Amino acid sequence: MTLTIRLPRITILGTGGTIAGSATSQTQTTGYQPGAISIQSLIDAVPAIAQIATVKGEQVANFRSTEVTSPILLDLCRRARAANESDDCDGVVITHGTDTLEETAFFLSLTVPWKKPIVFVGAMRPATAISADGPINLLQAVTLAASPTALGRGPLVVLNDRISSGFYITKSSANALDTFKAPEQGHLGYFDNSQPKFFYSSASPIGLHYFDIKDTIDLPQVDIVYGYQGLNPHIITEYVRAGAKGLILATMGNGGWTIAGMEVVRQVIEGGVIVVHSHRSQDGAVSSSVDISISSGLLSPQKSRIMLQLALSSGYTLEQTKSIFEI
Ligand SMILES: NC(=O)C[C@H](N)C(=O)O
Repeated sequence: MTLTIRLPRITILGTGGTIAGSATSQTQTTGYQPGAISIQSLIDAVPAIAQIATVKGEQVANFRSTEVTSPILLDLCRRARAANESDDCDGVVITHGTDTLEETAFFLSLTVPWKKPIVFVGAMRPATAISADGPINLLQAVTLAASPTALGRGPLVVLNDRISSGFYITKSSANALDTFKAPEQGHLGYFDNSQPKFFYSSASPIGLHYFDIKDTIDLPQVDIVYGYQGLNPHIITEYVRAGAKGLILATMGNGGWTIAGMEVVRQVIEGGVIVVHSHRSQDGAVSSSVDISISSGLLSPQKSRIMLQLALSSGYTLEQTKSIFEI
């Protein structure tokens, strides 16, 4: 009697980025076109994937990750939720540009129940480069999405032989291959001979908040204002005039903003805009506040922005919003 073993079925959602990038020569590693190669061509370039899983590629977009918008995030969320519910899919891989991968991974961490594996993967060298990192990253991402060890861990990120948390990860270098880091929380695991190994059993981050956004079609505008010496205090009013319903301040240190700037912040808060104090330093937290603004805790400005968009779109009050940031 022959026993047929069914391979795990993995859906690969292609969104572009350097992993799908094409340059004019093998040595060109900057100034190339990101999002030039189709998801099917990326899959076909790694025949070893067929030994691990039965994969289905879906082209969601094909561009540099700077072009990701709220409707695209919502589309990815719908597709990932559908995979979670489907009997025909065991896991999802999302190919993504690294520039804003941390935002999409954080968004899905808050909006898709932590059930089947969702694995983000990117590359730092275009597909046409000598020693392109995309093919092995893609192979490892599919291997991880097909592995029961990835179950219940929420969105994960694979790059440079590392497995990281989609909730905590950040891009630390504009150029280096080992760009994804979570200096304070660390990596979750690594690949040994392309097999995933975890350091810890599954756990969810303290403060993980789930938003049910099934019927949402767009998210409100939230902008980030960067703090620096000599800050123009009125820039904030311009953001509000341009439609911002919420603002994230990338503050100096632990909540630092200029005295003149704080005057304007108070005025926009009184006008109904929700303001979150985050930090421009990569690590650390902004401590809980006692006044009418909100502190981001550990969350970076770009992640705070996503969380505030979700809170606003869910109709949270100021107190509810404060409670999900200030845990
Ligand atoms: N390494 C990358 O993927 C960067 C690329 N520019 C992007 O789409 O984000």
